[in-house]
Amino acid sequence: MIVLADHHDRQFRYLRLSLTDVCNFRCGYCLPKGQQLDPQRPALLTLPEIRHLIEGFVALGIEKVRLTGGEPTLRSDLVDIVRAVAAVPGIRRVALTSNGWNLRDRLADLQAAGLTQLNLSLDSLDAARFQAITGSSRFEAVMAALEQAIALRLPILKVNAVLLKTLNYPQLSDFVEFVRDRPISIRFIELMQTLDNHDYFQQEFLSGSVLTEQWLAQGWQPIKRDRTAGPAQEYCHPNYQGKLGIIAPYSPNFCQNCNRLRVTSRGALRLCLFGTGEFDLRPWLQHPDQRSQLLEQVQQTLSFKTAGHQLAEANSGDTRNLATYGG
Ligand SMILES: Nc1nc2c(ncn2[C@@H]2O[C@H](COP(=O)(O)OP(=O)(O)OP(=O)(O)O)[C@@H](O)[C@H]2O)c(=O)[nH]1
Ligand SMILES: C[S@@+](CC[C@H](N)C(=O)[O-])C[C@H]1O[C@@H](n2cnc3c(N)ncnc32)[C@H](O)[C@@H]1O
Ligand code: SF4
Ligand code: SF4
Repeated sequence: MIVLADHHDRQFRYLRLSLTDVCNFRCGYCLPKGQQLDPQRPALLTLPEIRHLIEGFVALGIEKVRLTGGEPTLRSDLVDIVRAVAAVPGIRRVALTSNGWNLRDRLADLQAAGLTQLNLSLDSLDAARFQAITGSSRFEAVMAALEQAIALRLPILKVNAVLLKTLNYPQLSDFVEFVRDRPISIRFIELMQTLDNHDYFQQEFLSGSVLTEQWLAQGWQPIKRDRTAGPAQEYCHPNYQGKLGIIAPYSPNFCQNCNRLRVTSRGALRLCLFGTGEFDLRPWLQHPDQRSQLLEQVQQTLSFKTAGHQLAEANSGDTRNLATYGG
């Protein structure tokens, strides 16, 4: 059995596949300048192309696929995509990251199609603040999706909130209270600098260590992580059903356990979220007979994966925003 590995002793069993780079929200940290999509851009990957892609990556040892974007729920064929990905022998987990705007009524179908985990982005528990951060008035719909996901008992359910110094940190206790009786994990992501969000970053960045110091003082305990764990350090507390977590890309060694590769919505392999360049795989996604060429291309390209990002040096690579590469 092949396992994809790089020169930095890291293994890759997790693929993040962007289904679209288009989004209907305008989160200030992500798309502060709106979307500037190239009118000449290639079409989105089709369902057959996605199937060939996943079959190829499974042959390289990938077991988990996260569907993301842009906003993946904008794809009208989302349920079919989940079903197709889940049906590939060797795929153990199919996850979705979404802003939740139109998710509530589709969740049961997604679960029936094979969705095993959902990460919902929710930057505030207050409707007005939510709108100020995301540019969307769909707070109630997102909350309804979250409550529906809890009711459906999706095997893994997490909430992502970007940590913002003035826009949500002052209301941190709202989130902590939220997990008292709900069995979900709320993860705070350190705001990352992109080419588009310079001013927002200067104003809103706050180190995750501010939160963890408070949590430790309040009796939250770090949960032991294994080497294959995702980027979040989670904390639990005997008086709370849910968990809290931090995703801290600015902390040392964050990239040491990188376990993920990305493919864009137009079929390009992106080795690092904050890297440069991408490698077009689409020519090898047209027919199952091209499998060996696809595998060879991915393995060769992987040798270019760098040890990590250079965000601490304010170098975001060529990443304009995370909507383009799927976060
Ligand atoms: N710098 C960096 N940030 C990442 C990476 N992966 C995830 N993040 C950040 O963490 C956020 C949350 O990621 P999710 O889409 O919830 O996925 P995840 O944390 O890998 O989820 P799990 O599958 O639950 O481990 C992303 O949107 C990014 O902001 C990564 O490889 N590098
Ligand atoms: C790019 S979005 C794509 C999926 C979907 N639109 C959503 O928001 O969940 C994935 C995640 O990236 C996070 N994100 C976007 N830009 C970010 C930034 N500059 N720093 C940290 N996280 C960011 C969002 O909060 C979201 O949780
Ligand atoms: S974070 Fe997600 S929801 Fe917000 S603008 Fe970016 S892609 Fe859209
Ligand atoms: S920044 Fe790049 S190397 Fe670091 S964890 Fe993310 S994708 Fe991996």
